[in-house]
Amino acid sequence: MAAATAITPISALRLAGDETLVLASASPRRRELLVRAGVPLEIRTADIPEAPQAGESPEALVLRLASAKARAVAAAMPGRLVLGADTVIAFAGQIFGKPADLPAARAMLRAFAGREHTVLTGVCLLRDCAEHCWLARTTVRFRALDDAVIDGYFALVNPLDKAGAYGIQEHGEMIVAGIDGLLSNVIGLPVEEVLALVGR
Ligand SMILES: Cc1cn([C@H]2C[C@H](O)[C@@H](COP(=O)(O)OP(=O)(O)OP(=O)(O)O)O2)c(=O)[nH]c1=O
Repeated sequence: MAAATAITPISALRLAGDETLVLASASPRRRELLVRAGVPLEIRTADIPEAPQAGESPEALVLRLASAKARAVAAAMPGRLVLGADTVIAFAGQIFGKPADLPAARAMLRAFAGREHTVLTGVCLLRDCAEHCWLARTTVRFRALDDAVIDGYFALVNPLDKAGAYGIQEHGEMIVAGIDGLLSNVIGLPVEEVLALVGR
């Protein structure tokens, strides 16, 4: 006889009428996306090291980190619905997270200039033993950028707390030519997909 497969009852991942979601993220962008969508939430963060493991794909990385963030917080909050997420950029076979400093940020935007990259967000919803994780993917096309534009952009936007050293929601028109996929995913959370799952 085949071994029984655990199937996540998706109903466990819906928010009850008066329930508050636990957001396992310090990202002000994720909080803002959920609050604007009318999701009541509280924030509990976990300090999870974000370095990729040897040979890890960007897809595997964001799913692993989203799950680790959600699990670390859920461990102390039995019965609660917890959301974890992680966003990176995949470009030219490399993973781009948050830049270490301004020169690294400048190098990222120079690399992306005039080309396309992929923004990947792993998202995990977790309640006790029920867990559902998925991946959102958006293609972003950058304008051709010279150093004057990049420096002008950094004069307006702090790149250091953002994957890929840019925020599409902050003066994105200076650097972005177009996208295919969800804008919310680029900002850090595919909120439309979260709403469908939690029933809001
Ligand atoms: C590409 C891009 C990323 N970002 C942000 C979203 C995320 O906050 C951040 C990616 O870093 P993450 O490590 O995914 O998230 P975080 O460190 O901000 O929060 P936590 O680890 O506590 O969950 O980059 C933008 O705000 N705009 C953009 O256009």
